Amino acid sequence: MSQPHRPTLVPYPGGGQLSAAAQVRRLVAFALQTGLPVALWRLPGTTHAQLCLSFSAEEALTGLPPNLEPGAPAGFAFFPFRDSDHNPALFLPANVFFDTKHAGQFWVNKTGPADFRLTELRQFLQAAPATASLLWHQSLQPAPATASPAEYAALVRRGLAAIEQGAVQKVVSSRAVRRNLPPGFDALLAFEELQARYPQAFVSLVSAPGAGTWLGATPEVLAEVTPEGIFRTMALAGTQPLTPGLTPQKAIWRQKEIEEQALVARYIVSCFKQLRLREYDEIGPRTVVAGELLHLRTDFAVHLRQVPFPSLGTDMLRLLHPTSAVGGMPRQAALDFLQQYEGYDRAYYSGFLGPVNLPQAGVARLFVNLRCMQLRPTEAILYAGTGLTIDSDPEREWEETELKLRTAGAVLDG
Ligand SMILES: C=C(O[C@H]1C=CC=C(C(=O)O)[C@@H]1O)C(=O)O
Repeated sequence: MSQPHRPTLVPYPGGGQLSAAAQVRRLVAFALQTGLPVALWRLPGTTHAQLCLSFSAEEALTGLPPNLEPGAPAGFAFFPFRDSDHNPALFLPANVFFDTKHAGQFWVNKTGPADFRLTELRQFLQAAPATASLLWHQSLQPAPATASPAEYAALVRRGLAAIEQGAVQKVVSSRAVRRNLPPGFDALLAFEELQARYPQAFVSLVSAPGAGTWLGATPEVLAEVTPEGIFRTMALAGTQPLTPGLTPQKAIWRQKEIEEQALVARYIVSCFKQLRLREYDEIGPRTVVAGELLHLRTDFAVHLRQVPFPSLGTDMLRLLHPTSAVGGMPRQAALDFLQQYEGYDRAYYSGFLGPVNLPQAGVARLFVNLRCMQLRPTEAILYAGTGLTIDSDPEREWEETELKLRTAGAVLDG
């Protein structure tokens, strides 16, 4: 079990001469060379990246969704869409926490048996060559099957038939795409590029034994507890391209998208009801920009200082994942449909990820892992899905996945 967060600030060995990016690169190089998991992320609306490194790959294996309460362990959650031996649920204990805003130092959390790693890390950072090549962790799973337009249309038609038969109201079908990495591709530079392109996204780069290496820029909050003591979640669904001249104020939505998003919002309300919580704020739906796309979004907030419900974040997380924005409604029927017909392993796409009690206790930022890719030695696997409702058209749904694939795929364009 990971320890609670009692961090000590230590100077970065030899850090004075190095840029923040070079300091990140060395910390990542250490993790990769020693077989340890590492996560890098940039929160929406901020300009500094943060890093969490664990001193034990085994300790990162966790069966249960993370506890979001202030006394719970600090670390980085990385959960698959569906928990399995192939795609283990991970919680990376924050043995080292680094923030590019405070370069030149990092926080260390006492680790017990793995304490020797700190000495190793110090020695490595002191001596590391500036241009160490990075051998990112690889998933042991084969590359997933990719659907042709005809195969994807057949999946969509199956989904529509399931909706017509009343087995589901909504199901979110998805597919994977394989793309070669451009020559000289550098995941850390791609992580920086995503930050620059999508200032309002949660940008992440996670590399862990067993899970492989994942890069993405997601617009969707799953569960947040802010420093001000506010629990937040959102219902995000409905997609249209942000074409030149279009603004969120001018966007017009079809009944299909309105209904698709309303189902997600209703599901969130039903979770609050299940917890017998009535005091929540609901704003929306509003049109929001996510990269080159527009979505419909309803924001939900609960003021935890006014509604004393210390386990709300933890409880909601367990009820929300996987949300109807990535699975469907009713939840179990939609998940069963996907298991049977989707035809590939989503792995960590449409799972969730983010820091918990990091950097400070009582703050958690978990996002749905959308607009992401899995990095392999010579190729990237990209993923995208679309919510199907009774009015869906197979060709349009294919086009929509193409648009979504462009968000993360932009860093492969060379
Ligand atoms: C499933 C994805 O997006 C979800 C989030 C926003 C809009 C969606 C939609 O319009 O279908 C999806 O529910 C994805 O990006 O792969």
